[in-house]
Amino acid sequence: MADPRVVRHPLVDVRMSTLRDVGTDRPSFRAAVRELTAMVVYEAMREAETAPLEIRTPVATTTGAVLANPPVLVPVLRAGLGMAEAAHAQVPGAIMGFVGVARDEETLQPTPYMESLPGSLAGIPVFVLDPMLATGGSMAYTIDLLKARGADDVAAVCLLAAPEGVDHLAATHPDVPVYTAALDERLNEHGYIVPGLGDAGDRQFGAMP
Ligand SMILES: O=P(O)(O)OC[C@H]1O[C@H](OP(=O)(O)OP(=O)(O)O)[C@H](O)[C@@H]1O
Ligand SMILES: O=c1cc[nH]c(=O)[nH]1
Ligand SMILES: [Mg+2]
Repeated sequence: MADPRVVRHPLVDVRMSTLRDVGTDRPSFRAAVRELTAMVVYEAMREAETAPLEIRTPVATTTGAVLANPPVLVPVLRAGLGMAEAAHAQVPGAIMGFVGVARDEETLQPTPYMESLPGSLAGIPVFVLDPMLATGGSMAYTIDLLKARGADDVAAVCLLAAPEGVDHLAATHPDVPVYTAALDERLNEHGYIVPGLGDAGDRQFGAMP
């Protein structure tokens, strides 16, 4: 399997348990999504370049830092929407784009229904926000859209990944690193991550009628 960057921390494990627990209610699930997103984005930004900035403290002047090239944030609707606010809080100046993709539950193929993205993404880091990397089809499709706009520095920011999705992404977009809060065992016959957490969109926003 390709090498995803799994964030290892006790606070991550505790929140991941909240997501996995079938008894977690929707507000608590959404809160854990936000908290985990902050932690994974923090890790994904570890190598981000900063530029020096002269600042004045109440005592003296000193050299501070600003992000040299903040990432564009692209949540994948619906489930990625729950990550958007927390990621934006980490990088308040970030531009945000949006992609809507629903997986066909029979074929497991991504079915796009919306896209709102900056026209050119060349030279700009892009973080794709989607809590679930299962077969990897939705993420690979989203990255295709971004690369069609010139994106050359894309990272997948997830909360839970399956080995199958990590491998699919490594095969289709080998230049794209995967950051995740956990890596699970496998997919089941319905394409759900095992042990997983169920449907991340439904658990945040309710099941579609
Ligand atoms: O890796 P894949 O096999 O493509 O599966 C992962 C996709 O499935 C979920 O979305 P879903 O299609 O359930 O849409 P939703 O967010 O509207 O619930 C999830 O948020 C990913 O986008
Ligand atoms: O386990 C899974 C797989 C795809 N999408 C989800 O929301 N959960
Ligand atoms: Mg869903």
